[in-house]
This record gives sequence, C-alpha cells and structure tokens, in this order.
Amino acid sequence: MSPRPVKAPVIAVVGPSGVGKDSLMDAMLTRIPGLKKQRRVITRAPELGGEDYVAVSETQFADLCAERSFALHWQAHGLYYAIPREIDVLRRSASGVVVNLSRKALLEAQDVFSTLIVLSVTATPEVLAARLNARGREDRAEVERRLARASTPLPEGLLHVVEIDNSGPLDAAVATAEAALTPWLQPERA
Ligand SMILES: Nc1ncnc2c1ncn2[C@@H]1O[C@H](COP(=O)(O)OP(=O)(O)OP(=O)(O)O)[C@@H](O)[C@H]1O
Ligand SMILES: O=P(O)(O)OC[C@H]1O[C@H](OP(=O)(O)O)[C@H](O)[C@@H]1O
Repeated sequence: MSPRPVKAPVIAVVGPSGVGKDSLMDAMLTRIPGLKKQRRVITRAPELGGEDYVAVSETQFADLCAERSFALHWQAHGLYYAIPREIDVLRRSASGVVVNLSRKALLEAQDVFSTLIVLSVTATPEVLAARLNARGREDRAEVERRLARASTPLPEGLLHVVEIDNSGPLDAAVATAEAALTPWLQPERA
C-alpha cells in the first residue's frame, strides 16, 4: 500500500481588516505552483463578496458545528467563521493551503493543523484607513470598529510567524511571502 501523502502546510494569512489578506492570497495563488485556498463558511450575506466563501445562516452554521463539519471556527465582527474539515483533502494534493484566519484562532489552528505557518500581514494605520474607506464594503461605523482592532497582537506560542509588510506595492508583499514559504511547501502532487 502506498504511504499516505504528506499533508501540505496550512498557511494562515492574518492581520487587520483592510490590510490586504485576500489580495495577497489571490496574488500568491497565481504565483506559487500547487498553492490552494480553502473556502471559508461565513454567516455573511452572500452578495457582499470580497472573497469566494460559503454563505450560511446562523442556524445553518450551528447545525454544521453540531455535525462536526468544521476543523476550526471563531466569531468576529458579529459574524461566525469556519474552516471545513475538507481542508484535509486539499492538503493531500496541494503544495500548501492558504486560509484567512482570525488572530485569536491561531493557537487552536496550530494544534488542529500541526504544520501552521502564520503570515502576519501589516500596514501603517493611514494605509489601513485609506484602503478600508476606498473599498467601501463596510459603513463608516464598521470601518472605525475594524480599525480599532488593527493592533490586536498575535498570541504567544506560535512556532512559525513571518511578518509581511503590505504598506507598499502588492507584488513586493507577494515576493516576500513566496520566499518565506518556499522551504515549507510540499512538491506538487497529482
Ligand atoms: N499592496 C496594496 N496596495 C494597494 N492596495 C491594496 C494593496 N493590498 C490590498 N489593497 C486594497 O486594499 C483593500 C483591502 O484589501 P483586502 O480586501 O485584500 O484586505 P483584507 O485584509 O482581506 O480585508 P478584510 O479582512 O476586511 O476582508 C482592497 O480594496 C484592495 O484592493
Ligand atoms: O481581527 P482578527 O480577529 O484577526 O480577524 C477578524 C476577522 O477578520 C478576518 O476575516 P474578514 O477579513 O472579516 O473576512 C479574519 O478571518 C477574522 O474572521
């Protein structure tokens, strides 16, 4: 019997709202061979876009939780977020799997996924405010609430953390991420 393929690392892309997590992940997917992105399950209205996610009601979310469909879940911004257990299937074929996590879920993610690389995306407060306002997905009050969370620290005890400054051009941030991840990525598999 052939040995079970080594699971690819989970690459948690974290940081304040508006810092460029989704933009960075989408750009990495075009640059890094075999890199995949795990879709999240979120109780966010489907029409709000911004990423490819599975939109569910709070009741559906609770039912999926009860059925142990999730590898990890958390709450933030008045929403419920989850990473479905299907991420394990993705990890068997990908070179790495990127996912947008909350900073407060990282220690649990490190336990659940064992090989977890944290890309801590940063930008100056001025850049954050400008990007959130320009994006126009949240109203002014929500933008203020999200900016207030910007300085949430990473938890102590994370084993592999790489800071990615995304204050400048996105390509520069992608190049930094690619260089940092290369030693961790699994060879592409069929
Ligand atoms: N390096 C960059 N230079 C200029 N604009 C950027 C850069 N990175 C991201 N942006 C823009 O900033 C806005 C926020 O980016 P994005 O939605 O990827 O952030 P995010 O961290 O995923 O936000 P959230 O956590 O709220 O979903 C978007 O309009 C995006 O196009
Ligand atoms: O501030 P913290 O807790 O790190 O992250 C808060 C939330 O923001 C991000 O999601 P999105 O950007 O709202 O889709 C994270 O995944 C988390 O759900």
